[in-house]
Formats: sequence, structure tokens, C-alpha cells
Amino acid sequence: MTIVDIRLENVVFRYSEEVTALSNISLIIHQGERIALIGPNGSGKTSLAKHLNGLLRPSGGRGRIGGQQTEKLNVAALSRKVALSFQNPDDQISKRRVWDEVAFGPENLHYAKDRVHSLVEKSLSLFALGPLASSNPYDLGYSERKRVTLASIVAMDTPVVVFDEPTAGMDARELGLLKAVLDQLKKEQKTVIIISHDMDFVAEQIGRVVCLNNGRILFDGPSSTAFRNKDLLESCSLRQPQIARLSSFFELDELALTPETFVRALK
Ligand SMILES: Nc1ncnc2c1ncn2[C@@H]1O[C@H](COP(=O)(O)OP(=O)(O)OP(=O)(O)O)[C@@H](O)[C@H]1O
Repeated sequence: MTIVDIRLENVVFRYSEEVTALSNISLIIHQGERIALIGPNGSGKTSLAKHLNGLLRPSGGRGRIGGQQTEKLNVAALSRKVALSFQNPDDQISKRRVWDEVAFGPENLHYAKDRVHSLVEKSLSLFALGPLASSNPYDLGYSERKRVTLASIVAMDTPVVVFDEPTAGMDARELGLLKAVLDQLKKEQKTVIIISHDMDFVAEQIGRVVCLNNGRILFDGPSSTAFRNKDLLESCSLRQPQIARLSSFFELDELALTPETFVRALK
């Protein structure tokens, strides 16, 4: 496994003179970490993620990925390190068959045919998309299209994956699949960065959160600390996870972020 640590130093990004999306972002993410980017709409989460695979380039400051300065890496080189799923599946899907869509990323990375085949089959299976492999993605429902886009990213087999709002529209079975995928990615020591407004999912699945507001990092640390900090949550228009609210209701000594810790604290 290639070690692809991410280091951003004072990254600034302006879409225009009027719109500064990122202000002095400094961040280190080590290979194998799982983190969540959280914050209100328009706080800069997607703009930050797009800097990791070269879709956007900093207006100021600099980034290093796997020890190399990002400005020295072209989009093709960055795509081998960081794969990013889009928030809206319709912005990502371009093929008329699910199989072809999932194969599109690894084919573009010029992997050998056999490798592409096995990565696609593995990814379809992880997301329970095997029976839909021949379907047209545009005939599928929103959450199925969402799963297709996530499967396409996982199939690229990059050391870093970024999922933008992966839980949107997912039912309990699909959330279970996603959690199993995260476990699999952890076994493979992949770095997983999740952009999410789903605080229940973040609390249960992710140990470190980076909270953005107005293009600045307001907090970077353990999710248990963030979810205890009501002022931080309020200033980021985020609500406490339900399980944490329930532990406050029962006046538990420990703030529970998972059903398991809740039951333990209740006992
Ligand atoms: N293509 C663009 N052109 C101009 N401004 C943009 C563009 N994309 C985003 N912005 C602006 O940049 C800022 C950061 O937006 P960004 O999409 O990164 O935030 P976000 O936290 O991902 O939001 P959301 O949760 O709604 O997806 C916002 O002010 C947004 O309006």
C-alpha cells in the first residue's frame, strides 16, 4: 500500500474576487485515517475535497499528497491517489450500463484489463449492485444511482477515497452496506474522507471530525469532543446526534455516540 499522507498548509481558494471559499486551511490527514468534513451549507467542504484530487488548485498556500507538492502533480497523477464521489450522482454518471460506469474510473487509470474486471466485480458486490450490472443507471432510483457512484470510486482502488454525502437517500439496508464497505476500506488501510450532514452516521462511524464554517476550520479533533460542544454545533448549524441527545436525556455520565456505548453507559 502506497502511503499517501495529505498535508494542506494555509490553503486559500477564491472562486472570484467576491467569493473566498477557503481561508488558511491547514490540515494533516494520515494514511488509513477515517475523517468527516462537517459544517453548514456553503462552508467549503466540497471545495476543500476538490483540492485533494486536483479538480481545484489553491489560490494561495500549498498542498502535499504522498510527500509531493500538489502543484507539481497533474490531475491524472492525483486521480491515482485520491478518488472523489460527487454529491449529486447525476453529476458523475456518464455511462448507460452500471458495469461500464463502475469500470470507467479504473479504465481511465489504465489498469490492466484483468484488474479492472476484478475491481469492478468486487465493488459491485460490496454495494449489492451485481443484479443491476446491466441496467441503465438512469433507470435506477436515487439511492441506487448513489450506490453506483460510490462503487465507481471504490473500484478505482486509490489509497484515498472521498465520499460526498454518501448516506443521502439511503435506507437501513443500504446504510448497513455502506458501513460494511467502510470496514473493508479500513482493512485495506485506505484513507476515507466523508463529507456529511448526517450527524448520526458520523457519530457512529467516524472518530475524527473537521468542522468548517465560512471556509475556515473551526474544529479538528475527536467527534466525541465536537458532539459535546453545543456552541460549536450551533455555530455550524449542526445538531447533536440522536444517540448523544438520548444520553443527555438519561443524564448518563458518558456521552454515547454509538448504540453500544449507550447501552454500556445505561447499565
Ligand atoms: N462553482 C462555483 N462558483 C462560484 N462559487 C462557488 C462555486 N462552488 C461553490 N461556490 C461557493 O463557495 C463557497 C463554498 O461552497 P462549497 O460547495 O465548497 O461548500 P459546501 O460546504 O460543500 O456546501 P454544501 O454543504 O451545500 O455542499 C460557497 O459560498 C459557495 O456558494
